Amino acid sequence: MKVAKFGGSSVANGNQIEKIGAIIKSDPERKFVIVSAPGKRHQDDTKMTDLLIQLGNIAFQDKPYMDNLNVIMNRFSEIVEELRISPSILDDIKNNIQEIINNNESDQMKMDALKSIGEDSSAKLVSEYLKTIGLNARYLNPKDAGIIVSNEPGNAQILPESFSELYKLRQYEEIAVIPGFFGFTKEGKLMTFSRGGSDITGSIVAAGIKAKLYENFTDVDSVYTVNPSIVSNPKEITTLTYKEMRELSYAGFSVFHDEALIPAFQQKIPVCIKNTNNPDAPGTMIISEKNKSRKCVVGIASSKGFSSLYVSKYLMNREVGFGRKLLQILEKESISFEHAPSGIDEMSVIIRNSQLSAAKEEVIVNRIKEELHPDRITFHRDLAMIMIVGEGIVSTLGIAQKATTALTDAHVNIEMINQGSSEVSIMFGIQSEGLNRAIPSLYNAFFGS
Ligand SMILES: Nc1ncnc2c1ncn2[C@@H]1O[C@H](COP(=O)(O)OP(=O)(O)O)[C@@H](O)[C@H]1O
Ligand SMILES: N[C@@H](CC(=O)OP(=O)(O)O)C(=O)O
Repeated sequence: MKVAKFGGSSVANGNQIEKIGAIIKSDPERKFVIVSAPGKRHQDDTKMTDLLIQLGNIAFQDKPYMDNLNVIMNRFSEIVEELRISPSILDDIKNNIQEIINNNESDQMKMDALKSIGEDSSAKLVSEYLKTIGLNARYLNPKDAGIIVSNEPGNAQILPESFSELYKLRQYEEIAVIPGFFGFTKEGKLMTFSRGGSDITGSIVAAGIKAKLYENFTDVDSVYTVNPSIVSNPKEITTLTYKEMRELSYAGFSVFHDEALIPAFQQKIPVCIKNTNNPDAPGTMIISEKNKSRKCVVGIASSKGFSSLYVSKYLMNREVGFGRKLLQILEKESISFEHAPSGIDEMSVIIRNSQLSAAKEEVIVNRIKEELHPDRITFHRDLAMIMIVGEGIVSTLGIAQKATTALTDAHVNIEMINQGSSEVSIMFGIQSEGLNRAIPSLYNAFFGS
């Protein structure tokens, strides 16, 4: 049995959903179909999930929301028309939305329920369409499927008891069409995963039913060696390991959610990234072991939006508990950190900007001054991280030198290097403005002809 997950671009309109129909029909082993909410149809379009969030932000403040609701309903209505399926489904979607807006739950719970409408409606539309082309398909709610999650709105984690529940689905006769992106707590409360989390649902279902393959259908032929929006026509990656993909997704390869690998990895289920618009292309296989003939560096990922908190104090190395106290101050403000490179008298902590409002920055700086008495403390916003990834990278001579030469050639100053903490990557911190020079230069150094 295979699990096929289709991302937002694959359910963006009726034409795309017809392609899903052909893909499912072409392989009877594709028994589990996971779908996202309708994504962007073109560059300037808005994803359904963002439309639903905008609706919630307005409606929960008791502001007039009918215009927002109409935009959402028009998108679903277009898809219904294009697929020539029964419009009765539209009334259900509208009623569900209005019921959520008017219920007495907290805004946070209502927002999660609203966000789930995109995936939930998509699954209903896709299953109805699959029936019209003669497939024995059925919508399956994540609660009935057994996707049991933690009580963390917007950031739910899968609970281990889900897997034995999901295993029972192997008996399922029909093709199960399951909405991605959300599950239910043991108490029956709906919780979404973090953004992009339909990939996580696919991986969980694949692990639960012990699928022979998890296919992740998107809008590119493969995972590329660099983000194709930074370097045009980059080389494709044919195979990479779970560990490599996890690092690359974490560091900016948005094609696959970084938390989606673990369930598949634990059950050793291969993952294949494929293109809905070109399903005959072989795609990228994510597997356990590196192919021995493959080059050491597999990809270069990057992302903006980091800050570095730099603290220096003479004899910091002799002060027992300094690092712990610093990290505890961040913990009190509910801030997690990404990296923490340190020297004898210095420590830097790299934080995602999304975690750090100006008010929080002030609180943290004041507390560090009061409690740790540093010689110097600075916040450096506008940092970008670059991750050069490949199994065996740390034990291969010359990788760091090649990278630093490429960065120098691109006139990019290196603010920070972290090599060795991870077995499969070397990380560079640079100023964001240099990213568009750094990546092409690194790409040429590692993958140029
Ligand atoms: N290294 C990479 N290889 C392939 N795609 C990448 C890479 N880095 C970023 N992407 C982007 O990921 C996009 C696909 O992911 P996403 O938008 O989440 O798709 P979906 O709509 O299927 O969920 C691609 O269109 C591409 O722009
Ligand atoms: N629709 C959700 C979940 C998701 O996985 O979407 P996509 O497959 O379009 O990345 C989001 O936008 O976050």
